[in-house]
Amino acid sequence: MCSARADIIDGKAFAATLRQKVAAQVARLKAEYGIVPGLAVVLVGEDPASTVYVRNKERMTAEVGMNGHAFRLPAHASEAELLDLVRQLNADSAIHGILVQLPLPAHMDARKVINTINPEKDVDGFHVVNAGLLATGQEAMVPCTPLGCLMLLRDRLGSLAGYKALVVGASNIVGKPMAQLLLAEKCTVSIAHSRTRDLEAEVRQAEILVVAAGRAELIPGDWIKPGAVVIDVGINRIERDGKPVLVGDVAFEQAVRVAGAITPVPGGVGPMTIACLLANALTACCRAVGASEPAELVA
Ligand SMILES: Nc1nc(=O)c2c([nH]1)NC[C@@H]1CN(c3ccc(C(=O)N[C@@H](CCC(=O)O)C(=O)O)cc3)C=[N+]21
Ligand SMILES: [Mg+2]
Repeated sequence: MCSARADIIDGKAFAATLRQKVAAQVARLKAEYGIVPGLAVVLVGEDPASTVYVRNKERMTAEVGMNGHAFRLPAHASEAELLDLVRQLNADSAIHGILVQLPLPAHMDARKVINTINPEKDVDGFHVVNAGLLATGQEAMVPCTPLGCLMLLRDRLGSLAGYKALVVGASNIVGKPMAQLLLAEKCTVSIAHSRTRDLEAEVRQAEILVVAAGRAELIPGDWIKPGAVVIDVGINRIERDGKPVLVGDVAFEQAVRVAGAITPVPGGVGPMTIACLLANALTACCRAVGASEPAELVA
């Protein structure tokens, strides 16, 4: 075996640069149109992880010069109350982007809530209209995590045309839109999921491997094709040697000896997700006021 180590894809640094570009465009919108992008983040209940994410989003929204609007509903709020809030935000011309933090309490129908958001303000890209626009190659709001993964892949590889890509995980929020984006880039795309018969055989062929399975270290390093570009979307809190640690869906220490490049956890895809949320809010605002969209920020 060779002892070369993969290049570490620094999502944290890439995201910081992306946020600076967003900030510059926010300043341009303000100067040229007198408009400040407004991003509404709705949190229902007090899930500790969600509370941390929402706080981070609020801080970064302010840092790029956007107006952040936080809405907190109690865990026992009714679905009707949440739908009313979403409709109010839809009607508010100062709000260009709306994010309803998931998961929602079990007594709410998350699909109904998401599909009530005006698709043009749906900065998560989860609305069925945006999913359909993406799947048919039309201008959409693109889900933030797959968009961030795509930016990292393009930065690493340039044109993705012709690459054999495998997406592990078929969720509506990561796996499926990721596969659509890779297809649009002219990759040969496969999607693996919990019923895939021989995951190892699929992984071994992948030149681009995106893993969003939500299972700690599901992919051992020795399955990975030498030189592959590995994007690890997983964020799993586990205990190792009695200590809580954060690991991805890929066994990083093994994979780093085989892959050509790999994202770390933390510091890889996670920061890109938030930066792309801000980029999407900027995009939504540009579309709302008829301003040109900065090319490097859109899919
Ligand atoms: N409507 C909606 N949209 C979302 O985009 C959404 C959501 N709901 N619910 C929760 C998940 C999770 N999520 C993350 C964003 C950033 C990091 C992130 O920045 N992680 C850092 C730090 C990780 C840590 O220390 O916890 C990293 O990976 O380096 C993680 C997770 C967005 N989500
Ligand atoms: Mg190398």
